Amino acid sequence: LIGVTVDKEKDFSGWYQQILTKGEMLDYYDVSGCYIMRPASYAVWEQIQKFFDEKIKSDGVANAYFPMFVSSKVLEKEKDHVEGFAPEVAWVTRAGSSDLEEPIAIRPTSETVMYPYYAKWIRSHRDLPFKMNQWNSVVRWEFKHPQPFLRTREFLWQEGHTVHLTHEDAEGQVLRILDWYEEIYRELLAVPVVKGVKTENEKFAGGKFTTTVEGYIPTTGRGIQGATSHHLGQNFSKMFNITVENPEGSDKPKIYTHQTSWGLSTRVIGVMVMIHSDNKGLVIPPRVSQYQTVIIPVGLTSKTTKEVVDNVYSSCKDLESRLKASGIRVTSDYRDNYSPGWKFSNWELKGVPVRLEVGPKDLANKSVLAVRRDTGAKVAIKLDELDTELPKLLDAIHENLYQTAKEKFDEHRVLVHEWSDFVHQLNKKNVVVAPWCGVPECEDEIKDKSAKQDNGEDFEVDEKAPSMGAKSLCIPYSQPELKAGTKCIRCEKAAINYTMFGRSY
Ligand SMILES: O=C1CCCN[C@@H]1CCCn1cnc2ccccc2c1=O
Repeated sequence: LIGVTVDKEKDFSGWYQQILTKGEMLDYYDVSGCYIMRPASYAVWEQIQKFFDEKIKSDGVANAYFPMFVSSKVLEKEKDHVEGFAPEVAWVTRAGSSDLEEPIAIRPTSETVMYPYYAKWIRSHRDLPFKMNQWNSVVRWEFKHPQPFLRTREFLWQEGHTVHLTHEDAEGQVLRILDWYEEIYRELLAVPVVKGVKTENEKFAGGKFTTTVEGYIPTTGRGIQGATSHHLGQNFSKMFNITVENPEGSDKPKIYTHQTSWGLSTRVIGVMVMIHSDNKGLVIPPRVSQYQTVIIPVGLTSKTTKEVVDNVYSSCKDLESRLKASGIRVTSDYRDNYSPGWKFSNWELKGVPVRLEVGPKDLANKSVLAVRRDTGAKVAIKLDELDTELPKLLDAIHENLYQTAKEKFDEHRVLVHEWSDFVHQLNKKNVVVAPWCGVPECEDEIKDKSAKQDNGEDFEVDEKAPSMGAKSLCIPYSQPELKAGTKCIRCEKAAINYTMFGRSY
């Protein structure tokens, strides 16, 4: 095994692929666009599931499981917005050697699977609010260039679907979920995100409005959608007839319910890796890392007496069980066919937040040497203080990863008021916050006119790379003050808000 041979700044996608495979997070699979999630990445997903499942259960959401197959009749029920997605739908047309009577779709999302049963199960306003979630996988047969975790033909996610008596109750649900999405990014993945609302062009067409958490990848200067929480209004309840009798009396007209849906996927793992990892390999935030600490015996040579060797190994084993008992996810590397130096590189490649070097000298001082993966800093910690000092060190690593990423995002999110500056800032790997008129055609124009180099030339088209046109990422909830008379960045109409634009994934 050799280390990372590609530089993050020079060949970002090559670097990304290499640290994922060499860091044992993922392996490539023989079906294009599909990847194997190995334990190191699945452990990250499990931590996210644990956190988020506890939150939604505290909010009265019940988990359920619906079939992955959707009949074409049912899928097409939502004709208006499914048509835009139709090319991505995967279909089962045959079983064994016989063709199916009717092709059956594999769920790309579960609205059409779930909502006919919502209509059947929800009769009275006393059944509301009705809240369900699925932890499952969905299939979207995309033809754009696949990227591990970021764009895959099958991915794991959760999809929450709730039903409410009022618009306001549904809105509260949408925003509560959005806050928890931000918390997953900030508190677990150490990734800063901007919360906001999608523009009409970018929102989920089947809904009323879409809220989102938007991330930023410094290496490419691109924004990335982190997760979405939609207010569906009464669009789906009218389509699927999800109604309740009017609480004010049966003589009043029945009420079409107000709904929400929200999803966060394994894309979050790609975002985390792209932001924190470096040229030595993965850097995994401590709260989601499969192992938070790895114990490595050091200072043992062929001259070391058996007694000293045995003492080092037994001390390591005691340490390992003590740390496990205090809730630290710890592993150890006793392989006698690799040198400590080789092991240091190997565990750095895997991104384990803290390495503990244990040798005869350390033990003589009743201490171990802790080495941080984020900064490489070394600090001797007294053996009997490890239980309290190690959790503090792990939190310090989390904080450092978050603050470093936040400074970069803040530094590369620039306020722009002149169109001439807009493209220039994009070309400096920035996302741009600019006054905007809110007109969809203007947004299209911004996308077309921003795929330019500073000299006005188009970029050479690289079919593998995502587009160089700037999309609207969101209308941030935290808005700069919009002074009267402010003009739209592009079309000179009056601006109605500040919108964040950027090249994106
Ligand atoms: O985002 C979410 C959150 C989770 C529940 N679903 C919503 C909206 C999904 C939008 N969508 C996205 N891709 C699709 C692909 C094929 C067919 C339909 C769709 C589709 O409706």
